[in-house]
Amino acid sequence: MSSNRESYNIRVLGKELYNKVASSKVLLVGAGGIGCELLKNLVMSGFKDIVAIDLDTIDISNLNRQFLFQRQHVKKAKAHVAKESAHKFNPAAKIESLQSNIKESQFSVQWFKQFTMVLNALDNLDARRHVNAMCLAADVPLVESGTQGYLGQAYVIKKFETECFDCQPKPTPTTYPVCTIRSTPSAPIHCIVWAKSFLFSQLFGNSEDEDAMEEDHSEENAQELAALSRETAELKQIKEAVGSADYAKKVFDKVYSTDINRLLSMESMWAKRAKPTPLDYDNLERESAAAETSVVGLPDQKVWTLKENFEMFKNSVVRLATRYLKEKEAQSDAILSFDKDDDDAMDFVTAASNLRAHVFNIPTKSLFDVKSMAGNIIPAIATTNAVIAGFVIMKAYGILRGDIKNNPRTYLTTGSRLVQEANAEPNPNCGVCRSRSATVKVDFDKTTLRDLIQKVILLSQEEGGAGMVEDEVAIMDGSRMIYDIEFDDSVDLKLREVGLNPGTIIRVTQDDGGEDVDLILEAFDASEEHDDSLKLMNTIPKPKQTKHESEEKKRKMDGDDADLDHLSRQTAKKAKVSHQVIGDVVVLEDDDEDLVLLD
Ligand SMILES: Nc1ncnc2c1ncn2[C@@H]1O[C@H](COP(=O)(O)OP(=O)(O)OP(=O)(O)O)[C@@H](O)[C@H]1O
Ligand SMILES: [Zn+2]
Repeated sequence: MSSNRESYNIRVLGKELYNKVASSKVLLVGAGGIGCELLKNLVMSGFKDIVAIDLDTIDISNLNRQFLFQRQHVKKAKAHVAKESAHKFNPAAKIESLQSNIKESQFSVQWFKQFTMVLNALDNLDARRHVNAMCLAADVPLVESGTQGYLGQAYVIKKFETECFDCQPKPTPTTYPVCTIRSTPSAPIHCIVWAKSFLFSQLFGNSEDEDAMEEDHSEENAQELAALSRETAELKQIKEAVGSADYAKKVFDKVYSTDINRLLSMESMWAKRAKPTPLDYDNLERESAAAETSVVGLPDQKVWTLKENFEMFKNSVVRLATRYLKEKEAQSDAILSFDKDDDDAMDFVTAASNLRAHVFNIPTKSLFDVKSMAGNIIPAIATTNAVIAGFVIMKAYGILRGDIKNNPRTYLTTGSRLVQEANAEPNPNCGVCRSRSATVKVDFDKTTLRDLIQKVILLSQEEGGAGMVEDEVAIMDGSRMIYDIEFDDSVDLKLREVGLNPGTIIRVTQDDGGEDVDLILEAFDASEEHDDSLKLMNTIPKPKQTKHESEEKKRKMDGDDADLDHLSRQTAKKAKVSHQVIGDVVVLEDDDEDLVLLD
């Protein structure tokens, strides 16, 4: 059977391409919706050497489309089960499965270099950005893909030949002003974000972060911000009573009565808005008991009554508090994080957001609706994944033919129309793919940041270094700044102490607008002789821009139209002093908007 498949493949692809397919080594990142389709396509179209990585386990909600998984596989590692199932399609294929996060340092640039190509089948920006950067650093072609409902896309990324994943800025995520979420909600989504990102994380997540709302703020809402800070502090105090018999009542009284009464006392806030109405626990308790309201069998797709939401609130607080305490017993710093597939968390967020909606006279929602809004869910369509996974294989053939320029981007657009678009040239201002890069071998427990600066960054270009000027240099690890002339506390620390690990790529930027340099940090091999604390493995490529162009860039950066590089650097500097994370929402101080929630 497999030899039949082989002879068909040879007939379809031709001997030359088939041989390339059969001898290439492919990395598949993600074994979810697109990943399952893709792994099946790979083994059936002649790819024989595949590494599949996925960090997750199988959830029951994956089974409708991730067809390599069945009911008996629920809770098992996606990567391992995908390997077992796909292997049955073509036993001649060698598949290695890894249940890991692709961002782990063991998957270094060196490790990426073993692959002929990498295929992304991911579901988040962060991991996509990381694989993009690693493939650029290792100079390995990447096929990027994604789907959302009926829409999808697949395209090739190759260093210096095509746009990379970060060449075009990505749309910023939806933001909500903190005051809308915390004081003046006007739509169901505001109540859902409050329940999920504020209340849930304050009660069961990590509420120990510094409170960014104590920063300096404009006059007019100082009173409101002070009230918000007080609310948060009081909630922290209530949290001490977690597990006590009246815990749900304490939380309820605070967020649906005390806080609402405090808001009502700020009269100017309600001059042009409908006033909220506090809820009374004892009244609701009586009415609910009289009506014999129960949480048993409450339907997902029907909107619950006020009494049902009340009962569900109490019930889910007890369930979550019990779990929280149990996890804390095992590990003192344990927290619960919101997950749309966690029934306790969904019951809580639905009830808590609906109660808040009652207070503010906003329409309430069914659990089903809350789940799709809280989880930002757009239904995944199996057919879209299958079509896109098919195109990924066509792109892979294009790479093996050596035909990257003529390998178009494919989009599945509205009305199920397929659109092909020529692959664009790299954006000359892209801070990710246009940077110069070099690999530096270091001893993470001996080499200091100063060594790196002196022996690589300030080393002249003639001697193979970056030839930068000390005062102008800043070093970033992702969005985290680790050094600049005003922020040099870590300069004598060992790289490990600075939080750098093998595989980390640090970005060296220059204030004078000169081109950035990426340094890929790798550890010396155990057997490797080295007299020095570091070894620059290749000379750093000279800048592509002339001095004149760099000066022009600096002039632009100092003007109104600061480019993205500059902006992200400024944001990183600012975030260093003024960001906090509540659940998965970042609260950033913003000059115009006071505080914004970034979901
Ligand atoms: N950093 C990462 N390293 C390895 N695998 C990752 C990483 N980030 C995401 N993934 C995997 O990528 C896959 C993406 O698949 P998909 O978009 O179908 O998501 P899903 O989690 O399976 O489905 P849903 O989100 O709809 O429940 C998931 O299996 C996920 O575990
Ligand atoms: Zn780019």
